[in-house]
Parts: sequence; structure tokens; C-alpha cells
Amino acid sequence: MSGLFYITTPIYYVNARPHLGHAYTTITADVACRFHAMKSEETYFLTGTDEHGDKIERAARKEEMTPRAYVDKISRLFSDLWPELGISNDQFIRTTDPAHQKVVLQVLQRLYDAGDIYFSEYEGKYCFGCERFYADRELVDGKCPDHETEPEVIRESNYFFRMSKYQDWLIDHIEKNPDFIRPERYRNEALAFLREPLEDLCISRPKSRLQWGIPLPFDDNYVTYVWFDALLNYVSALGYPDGERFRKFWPHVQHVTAKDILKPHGIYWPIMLKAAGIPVYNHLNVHGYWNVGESKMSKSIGNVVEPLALKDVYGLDAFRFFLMRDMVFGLDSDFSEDALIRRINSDLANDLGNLFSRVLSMSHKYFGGVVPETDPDTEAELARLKTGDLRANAATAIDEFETAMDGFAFHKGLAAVWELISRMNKYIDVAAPWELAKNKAGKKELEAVMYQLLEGLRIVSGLIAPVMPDTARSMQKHLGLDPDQPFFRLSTLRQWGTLPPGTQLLRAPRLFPRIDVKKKNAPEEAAVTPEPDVPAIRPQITMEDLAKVDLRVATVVRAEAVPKARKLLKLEVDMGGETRTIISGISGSYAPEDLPGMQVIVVANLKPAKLMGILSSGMLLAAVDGKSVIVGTVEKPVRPGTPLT
Ligand SMILES: Nc1ncnc2c1ncn2[C@@H]1O[C@H](COP(=O)(O)OP(=O)(O)OP(=O)(O)O)[C@@H](O)[C@H]1O
Ligand SMILES: [Zn+2]
Repeated sequence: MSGLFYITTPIYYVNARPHLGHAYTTITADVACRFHAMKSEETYFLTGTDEHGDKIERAARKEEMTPRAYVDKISRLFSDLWPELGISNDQFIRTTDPAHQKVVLQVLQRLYDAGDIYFSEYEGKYCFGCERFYADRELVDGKCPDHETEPEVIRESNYFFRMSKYQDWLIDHIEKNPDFIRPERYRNEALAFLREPLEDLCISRPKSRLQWGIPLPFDDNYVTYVWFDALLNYVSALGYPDGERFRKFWPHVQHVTAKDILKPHGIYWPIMLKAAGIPVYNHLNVHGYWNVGESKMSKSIGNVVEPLALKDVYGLDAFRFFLMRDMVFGLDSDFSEDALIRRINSDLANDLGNLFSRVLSMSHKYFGGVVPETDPDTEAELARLKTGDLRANAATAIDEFETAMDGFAFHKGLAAVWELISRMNKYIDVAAPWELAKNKAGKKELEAVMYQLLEGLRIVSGLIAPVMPDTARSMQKHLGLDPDQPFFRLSTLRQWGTLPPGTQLLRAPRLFPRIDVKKKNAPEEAAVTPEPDVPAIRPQITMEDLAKVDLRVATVVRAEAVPKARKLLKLEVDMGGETRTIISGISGSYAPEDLPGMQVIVVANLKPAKLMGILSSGMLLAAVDGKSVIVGTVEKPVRPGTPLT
């Protein structure tokens, strides 16, 4: 463990107000930061705004403001939003900050002196919407792929950064450091890009065309264009080159971005760092897009969702939980309010909320709201007998959570916690405390059962803290713990038996009110269980009908995306004695790397069919709940090929 952690978000371009996409990236960084604090690391969290360029000049003109007044206004929309979303950033940087501009000048001058920046005339196809030149091969039918307009041919003299010189170095670096860009699909994308010769990067604009930028230190007729200005924020914020914070945190840096800026972060930035003699970052963590229907949520398209509006209706923690749980980090995800409501009702109101209030209510009923004594022998005996071993389940959940969160697989980290919650819910049903309470002889067992459940809740409350800090604090408070003490530390969570017997518990709260799907916008006050709509049961069949279907357990060996298909994955599964290819429409809910090793249930005698030109021999069983698809599996590992009867 390094003991230090530095995380950054992209600096957002201030030509429009923030939307859910920006909120997602920033919440992601916040969750990662809080998680590392749980590991007792010292953390530093940077976000900010990118404030130069002609899109901003134009946006300001449209509002009849000076660029300065305009960027002040929009930047404030971002900096004011973050506290509302529970973002714990240590610094908010603006590329118009004088200290930042000074660093940009220093680095540019150094690279110019070293011969890595040169002056050259350039003729090219320029898209004014994108503010960049396009190579012919990047155009679609001769048009800009984003704006669908034909770029104009313009001739210009400009300054260029000699990126080509560092191409081989970068390929080697990415190959030697498999986690440098993650998840893997983006590493592969970066490597694929580097298979083509890397062109030098145009880094300036003549002042005649753009004034709103940092003037080049070696030529006053030009201003810096985009990347040197923007990317250097990650070091200038730390007081590069001599700042104490730079020395301390830079060796531990991780960046987070969406895939739209993979190229600048995965290619330009490491090369800029290398050329400037600054150590290269540790990890670039890249996520996909929130889509609305078929399109990326984006301010240019105008299909944006306001994060504050959702937070105000559904509550901050529920909103943060939904974003972290529903998106597989790295893949695209469809946003819908219905999906958000489903998550709140099932995972939060039902699974977690009910568990918490059930356990607290029973503790009040049986022990007057005081944490009971317990003894290890009874606990061990219970685990052996019938009820399952919550202590072992909790240890597994913590390990899986830690591994997943370290690797930015937030959805998996939360799934591990919900697995523990589900085991605790089952534990109550099996242990049936209400039966034990009926006679005196059951007292010791009852105490042990309730103690384990309370201890399990303490652990759950700690594990959810990075994603749902307010709920975590509330749970801790109700468990009689001082929420200001470092109970969220992973090391404390690992110590089974930390909750002191004799602690006074508070009355059970309602952590998450169910949302009435019909009334939607208002969280409902009462009612606990009814589930959202499920399809009607189909007509009856006989045993003979059933016997026709051959269901087998199979183990996934390999999984990959099917090119050009949005929802399909190609799986190789081990059926015991034979390996089959199965195409399955689960890519919206699973990343290929999630699947190898997972045991699935396959309809083994389904007639093979071709999907996207690939023969699929069999079908995976899965629960389809709206847009989320959950693969059916077996409760314990079994031999591949085992039939289900
Ligand atoms: N749909 C989205 N899903 C996830 N993240 C997004 C989304 N849109 C924006 N972001 C976040 O914001 C960053 C880009 O910000 P930008 O200001 O360019 O937003 P935008 O709405 O995509 O703008 P534009 O429509 O002009 O491309 C991304 O790298 C990502 O961090
Ligand atoms: Zn364009």
C-alpha cells in the first residue's frame, strides 16, 4: 500500500452548464477518493474547468458578455454544483488561474528550447465545430463525423509538438504496463491507434483567429491551443515544478475520463509528460457514455439530464448509488428514470432498507435496543449447523469489494456488498429469531444471531460509505456508534466483533422510502414490499414438456464483444467435454472481463442459430428486468455439464 492517492477528473469545458455526464465522472472520482481514504491513505482530489478557446469566445459573444465574465459565470455553475452532489474535492482549478498559466508557459518554453516544438506551414481540412484539423481517413464521406459538415480547407502557419518522436516509447510503455489504461478495451484502442504513424500535434492558433488563450512564450502572435493549456492542469494544480504537493502526490496520480477524450489522455498526455521530463501517470481510468435512447447524453445534442433535479426528487445517496451500480465502468449505459426507480425500490428500499429496520426492530423487541452479548462458540455452532456463516460472508464481501474498488469496478464492489446483504436477509429467514425468542433455551442462540446481524450491518454501513456517505453515517449513528470516529476504515471493518455489546441502539429509521412507480416523483411514505410489475405467468405445461428442455451448467471460458452489435457478447463456454460458442445479449450489463470463470445456465439442446454471422449453439438463461439483464447462475460451483433437473 502506497499510503497516498491523487485523483483527477477532466477539466470541463465551460461552454454550457453541467449535466449528468459530468456528474457521473466527478462522482466516480469522489467514490474512488473516499474508498482510498477508507484504506487509510492520504488523498488529494482535483477537478476544475477548461476556459480558453474559440467555442467559449463564441458562446460569450452570443450572451453579449466578455469571455472573462462568461467563464466566471459558467465555471461557478460547476463549482457550486459539486458540494450539492457530496463531492469532496480538495481543489477546483481553472485554466484561467495565473499560477496555471505560468506553468503552461514554462513547459512550452522548455520543449521549444529542446527542439520538440517547431514552426511549420500546414494546409488541412478544418472543422470549425470541433476546432481541429481532420486527416482524410478520419472523415466520413468527406464530412466531420461529429458535425456532419464538410470541413474547410485552410492554410496556416502554426507550432507543432513532435509527438512522432515518442511513438515507439509510448507503445513500449503501454505494453509493459498492462494497467496503464484501463479497462482493457481502451488500452487496446490506444494501441490500435498507435499502429498508425503518429502525426505531430498542432498546438497553437494565430491570434488573428483566436485571442482568448494563453500567448505562446516564444511567439506573441500565437496563443496555445487546447492540449498544453488543458492537460497541464493536472500538474500545475499541485504546484509543479517545486511544490511540496507535487512532490508528494504526483507519483500516485490516477486520471478519470470518459472515452471521448481517450486519445488526448492516453496518447498526447503521456508523451507531453515524457518530453517535459515529468514522470508519467500511473493509471488512466476510462468510462463509457450515459446514453438517452440511442444517443450519447450531450450538451450539443441537448438531451441532457439535470443532476440536481434528480437529486432533489430521489435523494443524493440514491442518485449516487444508481450511477455507480447501474453503469459497468467502461461500458455505455442507458439512462432512464424508470431504471433509477427500480434500483431504489429493489436494492435500497427492499434489500438494504428492510434489512436494517428489521434487525433494529428485533433488537428493540428482544433486547430493549441494547447490543446483546455473544460468545464465539455459539456463533461457530450456528455457522456449522444451519444458518450460514455471516462472519465468513462478511470477510468475503470485504475482500471482493476492495479488489473491485481498487480496479474501478464500482458495480462489482457494490454487487459484493449486496451479496452480503442478501445473505443476511436469508440468514434471518433461516435462523428465525422469532422462534428462538419463544423459549428460554434459545436465548444464547438468539443473542448470537442478533449480534451477528448487527455486526454485519456495521460492516455494510462502512462498505457503502464511499458511495452513500450520508446513509452510512445514519446507519452508524443508529447502531450506536459515533459517526465521527473512523469506523469506515477497511481495517476496522475487517475486525469482526467491533460493535461493543451493551451499546444502545436507536429506533429503526426508514432509510429509503419506496417510490410509487405510478405517482413517480414522490417517494412514498408507508408500504414495504410489493414488487414492481412482472409479466403474467405463462400457461401450464406438463413434466413431459419440461423434460424436452436440456438445461446444463457451463463455465464461461472466454468472452468478447461482437463487433458492431450494441448488446451482444460472444462467449466460449465449457460444457464438460465440449466447448461451445454462444452469442448472448448481455453486453449492456456485463463487461467481457467480468465473465470468465462465471458459471451459467445454458439451454443445451436449443437449435443453433446464426447471430451477426456467428453460429450460436445454445442460450444463456437470464433475468431481464427492464434494461438490466442478470445472468442466472448456480449457488455453489459445480462440474461443467451438470444437468439441471
Ligand atoms: N454522456 C456522457 N456520459 C458520461 N460522461 C460524460 C457524458 N457527457 C459528458 N461526460 C463527461 O464530460 C466530459 C466531456 O465534457 P464536455 O464538456 O465535452 O461534455 P459534452 O456534453 O460531451 O459536450 P459536447 O456535447 O460539446 O461534446 C467527458 O469526458 C465526461 O467526463
Ligand atoms: Zn466537427
